Order: sequence, then structure tokens, then C-alpha cells
Amino acid sequence: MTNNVIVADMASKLVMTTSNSPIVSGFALAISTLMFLLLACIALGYGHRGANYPPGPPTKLILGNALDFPNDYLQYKFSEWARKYGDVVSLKVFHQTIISINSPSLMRELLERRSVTSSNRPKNTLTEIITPGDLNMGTAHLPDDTWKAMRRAAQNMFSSKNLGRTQHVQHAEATQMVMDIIIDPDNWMPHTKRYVTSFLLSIMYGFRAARHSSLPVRDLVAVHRRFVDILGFGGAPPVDLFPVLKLVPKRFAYWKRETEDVGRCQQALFKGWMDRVRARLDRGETTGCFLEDAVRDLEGWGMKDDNWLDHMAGSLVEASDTVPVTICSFIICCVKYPEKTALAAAEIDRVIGPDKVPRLSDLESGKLPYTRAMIDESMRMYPVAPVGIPHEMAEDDVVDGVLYSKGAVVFQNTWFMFRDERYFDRPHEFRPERFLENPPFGTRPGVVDDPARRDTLLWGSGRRICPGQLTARTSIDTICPYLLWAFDFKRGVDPVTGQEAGEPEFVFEKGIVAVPAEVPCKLVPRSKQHIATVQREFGRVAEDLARHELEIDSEDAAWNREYRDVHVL
Ligand code: HEM
Repeated sequence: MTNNVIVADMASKLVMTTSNSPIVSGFALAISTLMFLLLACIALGYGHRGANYPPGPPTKLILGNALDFPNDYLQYKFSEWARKYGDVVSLKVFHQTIISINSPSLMRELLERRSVTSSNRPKNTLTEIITPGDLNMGTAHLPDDTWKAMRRAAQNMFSSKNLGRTQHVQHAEATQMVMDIIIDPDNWMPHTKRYVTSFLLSIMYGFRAARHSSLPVRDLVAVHRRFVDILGFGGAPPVDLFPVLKLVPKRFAYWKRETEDVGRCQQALFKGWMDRVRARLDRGETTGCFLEDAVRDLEGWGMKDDNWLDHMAGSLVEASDTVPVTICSFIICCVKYPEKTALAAAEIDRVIGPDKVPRLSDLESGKLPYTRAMIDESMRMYPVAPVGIPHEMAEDDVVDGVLYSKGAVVFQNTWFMFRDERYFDRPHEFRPERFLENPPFGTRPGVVDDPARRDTLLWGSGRRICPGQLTARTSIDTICPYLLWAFDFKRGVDPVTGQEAGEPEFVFEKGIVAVPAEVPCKLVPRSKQHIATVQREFGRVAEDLARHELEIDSEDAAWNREYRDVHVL
């Protein structure tokens, strides 16, 4: 406070020394204003790490760590700092404090035990434009009553009881995905997207996506691409760091026009999906999906008005963003580590054989321990949300004498936690065996583990923990053994050399979700017997798929007829 008064006094003296010439006095005014701002920034502690803040790299005047802060792949730099500074690291980017927490114990202390102060999301002007009223649960700034209602509804939809009721749909969609890859192996990545999106559309909205190019998937992918681009680094100027930028008129601010348009397109898409549900009920038809129930019982679902339902798609977007990526990473692991894949395939051959397809229950009952370990190892090494989704401190809070200041943005660096050499033996090696040697977390035998480790670290912490974790887990656990059962995983052809590609590398796209770039690989059916078994299974589950095809469009209907005529046994 005293500093501010001194700075104001110095600045006013500077302004008073300007000459009488209009040009000189204008110039002097500009210089003195700049000086004033500079001194004010210094006085306000811009870029300076306070005394009891978490440690971190040295800061520079006003800039803080702005020049050190990575634009992308936060997990790599955060992990380097974790090794140097410990379980908690802080950075200053101008006046903004950014914290990376690097241990399960800190996740528990800060985000679970102190969830009252640590459950905000960072305030984000762009997401507020895209979803006015904070009706997108994942981006909503405050965990207020609106967020609570949306969250309760999501938790209800994705509860274990409801998942039991929808598992046959999950299995049916997984069967189609295996069929899709048998017929069209080059599009293995889009087929994973279709599998997850179609499952979620079916259980939430009662209609499905027969092809990866079906309209709902195509529209979702297109609008989500724009959403990610505008929110990503460089998509828009840092308006929350420098709120004065918000004053730029719309005609000079591309980001404002684009953000508004993304919001319009997204809302139109989600409303269109809900309108299909409303129209179906008006016709007196039903598929038994969740949102039909919500339309009939708005109050019971805690929805303040009918328009809130148009925003329930936020959960579907989260699912279709994360689960396919996890499955793709698993597929890349199967190509990259052939000896491990062979061990899992041998286990599946022994337990399941070629005449029936694996079911989720085979994995859950513990009959496929190596396969389970292979899935866990791929999620340990390549977590889809390597630094979580950031929280923001609502108030100052102190853990072990360290200050987590109001407004600080907090990342959960699970990438580091899963590769922490204190607990994991050779953490950078892909070794499913670690989970068999020391279950359930695969840490080094004999080491005293972090007491707060849990098998849900990947899904975040506290009030904001992922409400879709069961849906995610069962979707992954249904398809991964199925793929191992159905296919041999081979390296594809390098598009540049025309020769067999080398060992695939994980190269991630930029962004908070670690999406691996496509690698050349071939998924080859293991035998004619396996293909025939999938065709029979595809016939058996046809009814479960058809139940969600009441309003199917003519293109999908034609494709379905041909697909099923040719491929069902
Ligand atoms: C492998 C798959 C998935 C992973 C790794 C994952 C991970 C996460 C993480 C780390 C968070 C932030 C937690 C926090 O702030 O502490 C989150 C939030 C969220 N997830 Fe997931 N998720 C996955 C799949 C899903 C699925 C399938 C759904 C829906 C069916 C879903 C819906 C959500 C929603 C709605 C939020 C926002 C919660 C809130 O802010 O209150 N996620 N997820």
C-alpha cells in the first residue's frame, strides 16, 4: 500500500515536468504514463515470487517466468522443474501465479482436503462467451448451484448402476468398431472416435452414429476443432492476463468474432440433439435414453429450465475427447512393444479362444491379468490429461507452510507422478510386468509408496474429479482386450520412404489433451475364424444397435443395410 503511494507521487512529479510544446508534452505524457505503469507493476510485485510461495525457477523483473513458461507440452517442463524443486513448483507469468503439484499427497492435501478453496476453474473470458451462464460443467468458473445441478445430473447418468444397464450398448458399439477396423483398417483412429461418441449419443440422446463420417460425429469434430484452436495457445490474445484487451472493438478482434461463432455453432449442435429427443417424446416414441427421462422430469434432474438440458452435451464432449485418445495410445503401444503384445495375445488365446469374443467381465473378473497390466501400463506412460484440467484457488490457503495464493492456477502433474523415479523402477520403460510384480500400482517393490496414491489419479481430484471415470474405464476395458483378441499389430508403411515404418514414436499434438499423432500401423485380423466370430457377434448385437436408429438419416440407413447384408453371419 505504501509503495503504491510512493509510485503515484513519483509519477505525478514526472507528469508535472512536461514542457509547453504540444508534441513534446504529448511525448512526455506517454513516457511518464509508461514509467508510471512500470513502477506500478514493480510496486504491485508483478513477476515477483512472494516469500512463502512454492519454489521455482528464478523470476525476472515484471516478466516473472514468462520467458521460461512453455507454450505447450507443459508436462515436460513441469516435470523437469519437479525434479529440481520438489513436489510443488510455482511460476509467475507477470502477475499470474501458476503452480504445478507433483505428488499424490499434495493432490489430496490441497485439492481434496481443502476443496472449499481449491475447486474453482480459472476464469476464462472465451469459455464464458461460448457457454454463457457457465452451463458447461467442465469449464464453469465457480462450483456454484448451477454447476452442482449439472454435475449431479452427470453423476447420475454415469453411475455404476446405470453403466450396468448400458453395458450391452457399449459391447455392441465395440463389436462394430472391431468390424470397422477389419473392413477399413486405415481409419483405425476415426473408428475409435465413432465408437465412443456413438455409445455416448445412444445412452444420452437415444440415437447413434453408424459411421465415423455420420453427421453428429462430423459436426462434433468440426466444432470441437475450432473450440480447441481458439482456446489453445495463440488462438486468442491473453485477455484474462491483460483484461484491457477485452476493450478492443469486435470489428478489430478476430478472436471475439470467432469465439462467438464457435459458441453459436456449438449451441446449435447441442440443441439440435436435444430437439431430437423432445420430438421423439412428442411422437410418443422412446428409446429409454437418459435425456428422455430428464425432459419428463426436469425438476427431479435439478434443471432450472429446459434450456439447461441443451448443455448436458458437455460430458459427451469430454468423453469423445479423452477416451478415443487413450485407446489410440494403447494401439500405438501394441505396435511399439510387440513382445509385450504377444504375451497379452497369448493370454487371451488361452482364456478366450477364437470362437467367442472377450467381454468386459473377462477382464474385471481377473481372468486376464497380463492384459489388464498392459492397459494400465499404457495409461501410466501416456496419460491423456498429463497435467489434468487446471483448478484455481478461490482463497489463500497454506499447506506445510507453503502459500497457495488466491487466484493461483493449479495443475496436477500426473505425467510426473507416474514417472517419479523415487517410486517407479525404470519409469520410462514400458513394462506391464511392474503391475504384476507389485500390484496394484506397479511401484518399485520394497519402496515406501506415497500414501495418497490411488488408482484414480488420472481422473483428477476433489469436487472436480472426473464424473465420467467409470464410463471411461469400462469403455477402455471393453475395447482393448477385444482389439488384442482380434488383431495382430504391425508396423505400417512409411509414407515418405514407401518401406516398412520404423518403431512408432509418441509425438503429441499441442494442447492440454495429449493426443498422439497418427503413426503408420496395420491392424491385421488374426485368422478367418476370428473374423467369422466377429461377424456372428455383429449379428447378435444388431438389435442393440438398431434400438438407437429410430431417426437414422437416409445415408446412414443405406450404409447400414449394405454393411449388415455383407458382413453379418
Ligand atoms: C480416459 C478418459 C478420461 C480421463 C483421463 C478424464 C480425466 C479428467 C480430468 C483429469 C478431469 C479434471 C478433474 C479435476 O479438475 O481435478 C476431468 C473432468 C471432467 N470429465 Fe473426464 N476424463 C475422461 C473421460 C471422461 C468421460 C468418459 C466423461 C463423461 C462421460 C468425462 C466427463 C468429465 C467432465 C464433465 C469433467 C468436468 C468436471 C467438473 O469440472 O466438475 N470424462 N476428466
